[in-house]
Amino acid sequence: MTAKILDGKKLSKEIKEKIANDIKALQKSKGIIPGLAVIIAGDDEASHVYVSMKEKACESVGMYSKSFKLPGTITQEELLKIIDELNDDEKIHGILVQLPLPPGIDERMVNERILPSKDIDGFHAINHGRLFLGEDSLIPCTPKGIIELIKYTGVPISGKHAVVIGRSNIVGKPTAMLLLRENATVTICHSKTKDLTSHVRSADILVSAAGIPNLVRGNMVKEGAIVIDAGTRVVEDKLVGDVNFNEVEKIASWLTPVPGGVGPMTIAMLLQNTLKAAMMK
Ligand SMILES: Nc1nc(=O)c2c([nH]1)NC[C@@H]1CN(c3ccc(C(=O)N[C@@H](CCC(=O)O)C(=O)O)cc3)C=[N+]21
Repeated sequence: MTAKILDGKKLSKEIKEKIANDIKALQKSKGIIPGLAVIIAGDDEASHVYVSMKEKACESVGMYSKSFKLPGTITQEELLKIIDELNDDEKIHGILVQLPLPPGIDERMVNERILPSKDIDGFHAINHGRLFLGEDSLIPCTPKGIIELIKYTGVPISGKHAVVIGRSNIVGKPTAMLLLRENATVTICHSKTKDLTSHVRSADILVSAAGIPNLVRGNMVKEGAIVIDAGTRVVEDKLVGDVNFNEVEKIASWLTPVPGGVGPMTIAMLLQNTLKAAMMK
């Protein structure tokens, strides 16, 4: 079997076109232009690249965006004050604080300060909790994008065995919760898992979000599985995922590339969440 490529770039383009239309309609009917504020602190080069990608994406769909590029020496107090102002700003419907934050700043405290209704990353405890309860909420962008990719294959999720590698609060855990909501039987594997291969081998749907290049080899994957590679690591100036693409391509039915898979979907979902937040007003 040769896997079909699950093209996140193409799907994200389709989604962005729909968002652009919905924004026009929202502007016409209610006079609202969705607005996203992005806060970045420090001068990490990769983080700045991501932020400029987000700015461009906003522009491409007709969304308002405002960036705050702050020095790495900013205090937690100052950062919280900016969030308070954005919480009160009528033009802003979504607030994103780019992670990681400089040392000494409490990430949880910062995320909890964003109004849950403007938390388009879905990182506030209220939104995590609503996801856990199966209630309507703002869902973290990467997990949401992963589910969209799986649904795009047309293969039903219900009743399948889904294995998620990684248990971070921003990818692994919410992805597992979303798969459960879709009626998959879900296994979460992590760094303390004994015999990773035995779990992975039985996965109809495999999502790897470990950040370990070459973690998933061809001989670990079940014939015909859907494989989503949510790993991102820069190796010799190149972006690489967790999956050995050439090996797994021969075994899986569908496979996401890196780059061009989960990454572009994350940005499309960020726009979708901001639109949703603007529509909830
Ligand atoms: N509060 C917060 N929210 C985030 O959503 C968030 C964050 N902090 N911190 C950093 C990570 C990283 N992230 C990516 C988004 C898009 C691509 C993406 O589009 N990547 C392209 C290519 C990029 C390249 O070539 O370098 C791709 O995979 O094809 C990657 C990574 C969002 N993050």
